[in-house]
Amino acid sequence: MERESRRAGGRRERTPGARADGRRDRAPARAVPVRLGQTYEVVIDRLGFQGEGVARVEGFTVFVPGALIGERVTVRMERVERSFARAVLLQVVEAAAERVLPRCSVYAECGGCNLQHMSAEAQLGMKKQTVLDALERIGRFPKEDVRAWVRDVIPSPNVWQYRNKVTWTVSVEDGRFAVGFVEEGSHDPVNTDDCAIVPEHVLRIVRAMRRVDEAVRGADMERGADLSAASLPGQGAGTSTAMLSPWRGVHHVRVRTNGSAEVLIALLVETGVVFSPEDVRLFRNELEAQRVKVVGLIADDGVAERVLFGQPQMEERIAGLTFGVSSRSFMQVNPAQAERLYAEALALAGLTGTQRVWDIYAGIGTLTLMAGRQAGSVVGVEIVEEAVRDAQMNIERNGMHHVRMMLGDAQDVVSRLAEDEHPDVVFLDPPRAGCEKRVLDAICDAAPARIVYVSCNPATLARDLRILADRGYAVDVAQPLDMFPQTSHVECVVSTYRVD
Ligand SMILES: C[S@@+](CC[C@H](N)C(=O)[O-])C[C@H]1O[C@@H](n2cnc3c(N)ncnc32)[C@H](O)[C@@H]1O
Repeated sequence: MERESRRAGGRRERTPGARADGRRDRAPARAVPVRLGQTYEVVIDRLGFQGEGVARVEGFTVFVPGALIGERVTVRMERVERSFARAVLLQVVEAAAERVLPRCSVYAECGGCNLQHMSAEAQLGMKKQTVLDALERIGRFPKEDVRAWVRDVIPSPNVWQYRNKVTWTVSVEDGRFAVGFVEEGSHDPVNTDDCAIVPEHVLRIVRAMRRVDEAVRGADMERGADLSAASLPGQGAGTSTAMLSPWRGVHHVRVRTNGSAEVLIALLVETGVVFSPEDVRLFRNELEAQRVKVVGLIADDGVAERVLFGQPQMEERIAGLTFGVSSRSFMQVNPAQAERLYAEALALAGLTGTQRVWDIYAGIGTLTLMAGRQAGSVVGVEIVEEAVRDAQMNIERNGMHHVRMMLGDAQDVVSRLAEDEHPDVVFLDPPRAGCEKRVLDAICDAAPARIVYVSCNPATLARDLRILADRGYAVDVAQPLDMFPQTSHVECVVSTYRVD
């Protein structure tokens, strides 16, 4: 049968691309109007989801990271695909009013921040637009509803040096020790001790590591160490001076800090790496010389954590409560803004002191305990063992005996939990991938009056809100917050209620 469409006048004609044999003609391949390596001048007409400029060349989409709406820029094509191209910004010919000078010395190479060239106000506008677009396009909610729900983005109290956690990549190659963030689009670390969104006292750790590296290698070279037989974890045998670095076999360094400027340092190492007591002592001395207040130093090979000195946990105060947090546990990276996030989530939940609450994806129990101050009972669900241990200690520490934790995958735990009790309010705060469908289904089956969803990824948030909407949960407010200034990421808390 022919593929047909009916016109108003009743005459039938083939739809474009349909053939008499029912198969579709392939659309003629459109010639790509740009060439790899060539330079073009383009005008940016919108921003993409990651804050990159988007231009059109003869209708063909070109992404230009670092360019702003309205700017005329010269670019060089660095990747050309059938339907889009990616270009490097060479020169801003006409700058937008929102353009500002990036603060960081390695902004051009580092993949950490991508919006330092945009004014603080423009960043907030872009983030609100990201949430609006996601709810409309991915969530398929009507534009007018979305406009009514989404509030202006709450700015962060600090837009620089706000991060309480950083993970650097470490490498020791060709006799050189390199530590830093990974270069955009590669695995190469940008060797730097600069970062505008990390507090200065944290950056001093990199300086201490460098000094230890220089001191140990220098001393060993002076002693004329024989490297020919060296075979070290993560490095193999060889004669490189890198063999002498105490940081061989360390692939990352994860640092947490708190409001008292203390730090908890974890060296993420290959299996079998051991640090000599002299190297540990040397590092400790260098950290002291750099005036870094270290709570603990840990070596973590992915299986077990070994404490090299101090404690495996540090304390942080949030919203009047004290939380212990281990190196492997999750904690919001912008603590001042996290307080606002939790306050918004609690206000939207409308707790009055009696409700039964579930906090799914609970981490170390921050929101769980805060909800505990306003609810009859709270159950937190979390998959990471260390985080659950932290949360249990936090429950004890804060004397909240009507709050309990369950360890396990939310997909399994939620349906088990539903056999015993029915919640009035459920908080969801999943990782970027969003909630598993089974979790959403089990929660909808348990029929709480309200579900408050905290998300760091508008795309998966929109997908999950559509599932909830189809199960009878209507959105009333979507409150974005700037949790990650200088980057295109945006946090959002959304309240939904069961429509009876
Ligand atoms: C975005 S964090 C939120 C944590 C906490 N609500 C907070 O604000 O600190 C997400 C948490 O979900 C946990 N998680 C990830 N997948 C999970 C799963 N399948 N089941 C339970 N918890 C999970 C992670 O370990 C992490 O602690």
